[in-house]
Amino acid sequence: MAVRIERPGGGPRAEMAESRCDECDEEETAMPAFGDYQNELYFQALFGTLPDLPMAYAELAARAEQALPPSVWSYVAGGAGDEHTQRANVAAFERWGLVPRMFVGAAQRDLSVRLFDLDLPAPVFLAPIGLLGLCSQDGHGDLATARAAAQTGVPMVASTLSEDPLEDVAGALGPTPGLFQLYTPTDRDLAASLVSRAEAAGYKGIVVTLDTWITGWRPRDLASGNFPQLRGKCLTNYTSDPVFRRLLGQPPEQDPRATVLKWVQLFGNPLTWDDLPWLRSLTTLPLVVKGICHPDDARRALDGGVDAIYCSNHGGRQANGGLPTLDVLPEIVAASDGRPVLFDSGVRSGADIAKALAFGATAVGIGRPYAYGLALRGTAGAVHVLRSLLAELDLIMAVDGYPTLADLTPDALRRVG
Ligand SMILES: Cc1cc2nc3c(=O)[nH]c(=O)nc-3n(C[C@H](O)[C@H](O)[C@H](O)COP(=O)(O)O)c2cc1C
Ligand SMILES: O=C(O)C(=O)c1ccccc1
Repeated sequence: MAVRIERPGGGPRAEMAESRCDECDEEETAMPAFGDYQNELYFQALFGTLPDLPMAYAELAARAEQALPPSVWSYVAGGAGDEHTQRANVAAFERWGLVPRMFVGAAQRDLSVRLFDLDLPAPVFLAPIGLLGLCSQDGHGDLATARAAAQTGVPMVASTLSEDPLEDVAGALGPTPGLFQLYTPTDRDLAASLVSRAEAAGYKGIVVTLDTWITGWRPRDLASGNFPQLRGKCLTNYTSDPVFRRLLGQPPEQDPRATVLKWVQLFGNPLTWDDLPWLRSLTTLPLVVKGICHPDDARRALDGGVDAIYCSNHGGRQANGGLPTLDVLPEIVAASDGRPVLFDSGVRSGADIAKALAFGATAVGIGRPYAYGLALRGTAGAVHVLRSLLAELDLIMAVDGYPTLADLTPDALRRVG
């Protein structure tokens, strides 16, 4: 399987990575281990170059805050209510510890995973983030993120809310898989149009977000009167859509205010279980539902023909006072009975990824951290964030003696204290 991470620029592990695989018949270049990013950084430092991007999450966030306009920072970093749930998402990971195992000889790790019919290099994906256009300096954060996905092989879930049209984002992904995240509009024809465009563009699945048909109570944004969509930001997938344009009845640029008001009218559909057969009928692609945090909802969605559950509380942006997503993950995994479970909310490190995997997540979504990387240095910043997270995950699996994802089970975890 091809991993499109650039080769480490030197060091013993890099040379090993290029040697011929003794056990293979065919001439094959061994994949560089994700942990080789560490060698790359140390060796660059040896030759005088220190990383100009942050190595620790706290510094990443602090520098992104400085780099972004205050309104964009508060939109991205902020959450619902007093942000208790947002903080709890992160804190939940600290209540669990991985138990190291010795004499395992985890010299080689295998992080690859199969999701639907996709072979992924690692159990990690880019969670959908609307407003990426605002996070990058050139306004094309969606394309910049897709390029980061292309360079790392980490799949991207592309948001409905983007500055760059979904077709261009798909193009920038190259062979790296993308899934399209749908905010289901109130108009069924518009929903069908967005999904058929995503299919035509080559997306490999549709992720329907269920927890955001209405905006949660967000004090930071309310205090500054800041809701970028109402200023016409990141509505390109709507304004480029033939059904949206028909419903609008005039070219979107003719009256930007009318365009935004039409978007407000169409944006959020409070779906019920009765809508699930219709949603399922929209596509033959794998269908994923995002925002599931109760095992009964997981079971019912899977019974209704959904292919995967996406356990998330939207990073605490929607409803304050909720449980951290990590705490509900084991029940969701049990209810999903072997079907894939995607997970996000609060993932800040490779250790966090390992813990979510040990609880049974099939793949783990990175949210705010890559948006911060993007804010600092576009594609290169997002690549750095992804490579750092994957390197840490790989090295934890090495040090702790869990060489494959199958080894990471709930047995690997103990409650702290
Ligand atoms: C600025 C921002 C915009 C987001 N936009 C979307 C979106 O368009 N669609 C969606 O399903 N989720 C969206 N999310 C939620 C993420 O997909 C993910 O669930 C969340 O970021 C996970 O929490 P974390 O970033 O704290 O780890 C957004 C999150 C942020 C921070
Ligand atoms: O900001 C978000 O998290 C988000 O996804 C969103 C999108 C549209 C309306 C409200 C929130």
